[in-house]
Amino acid sequence: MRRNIVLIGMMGAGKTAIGAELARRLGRPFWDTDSEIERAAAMTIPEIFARDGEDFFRARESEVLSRVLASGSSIVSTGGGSWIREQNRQRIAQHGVSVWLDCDAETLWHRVRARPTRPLLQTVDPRGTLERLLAERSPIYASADLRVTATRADSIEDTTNRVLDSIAALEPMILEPK
Ligand SMILES: Nc1ncnc2c1ncn2[C@@H]1O[C@H](COP(=O)(O)OP(=O)(O)OP(=O)(O)O)[C@@H](O)[C@H]1O
Ligand SMILES: O=C(O)C1=C[C@@H](O)[C@@H](O)[C@H](O)C1
Ligand SMILES: [Mg+2]
Repeated sequence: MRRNIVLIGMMGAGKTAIGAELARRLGRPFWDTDSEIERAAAMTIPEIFARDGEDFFRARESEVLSRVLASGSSIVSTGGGSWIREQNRQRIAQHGVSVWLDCDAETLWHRVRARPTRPLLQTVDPRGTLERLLAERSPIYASADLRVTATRADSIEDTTNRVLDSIAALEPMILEPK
């Protein structure tokens, strides 16, 4: 049954923060695929990228995603690149509703620039890289079931309310207790 709620979108869009709040409000399990990958490997994401490379990370990401979706009615916060792989999109569509947290480049940059935890932004021009990734990925993120804008002006609470409202309008059964 498609009862998982899966948050997708760029790094810094708020997937982890909003996902944790959704899980708290709905009383459902919460999984963050980045954290699960780190836990299983006993390494940080930058360490995994540095030692084993991005392809290895993407393979682990697909495995973790399948595993957490199997639980059936969780809130799943994905990594920024998860939705880009077609096999992940299919798996998510089978097991849940996908919600794109759509965030502008200014907000994303404001949130991610302070933390060196995103290996894809370790370039000479990290802001330019972020903008390029956003432009490349947005048409793919747009194929999610739902799109909720999540910009700097919105609190975590506001954005969480809008995610819940949009799911209620599309598929209210997903929000019902088991
Ligand atoms: N709506 C919001 N209002 C205020 N702060 C927010 C909001 N959403 C996220 N934040 C803050 O922005 C930062 C980045 O958010 P978060 O880590 O949830 O992004 P993410 O989408 O999970 O990124 P990644 O793909 O890199 O894991 C965090 O410090 C978080 O608390
Ligand atoms: O946007 C991306 O491709 C990534 C985002 C993060 O959540 C991590 O999954 C990793 O840093 C890669
Ligand atoms: Mg996250």
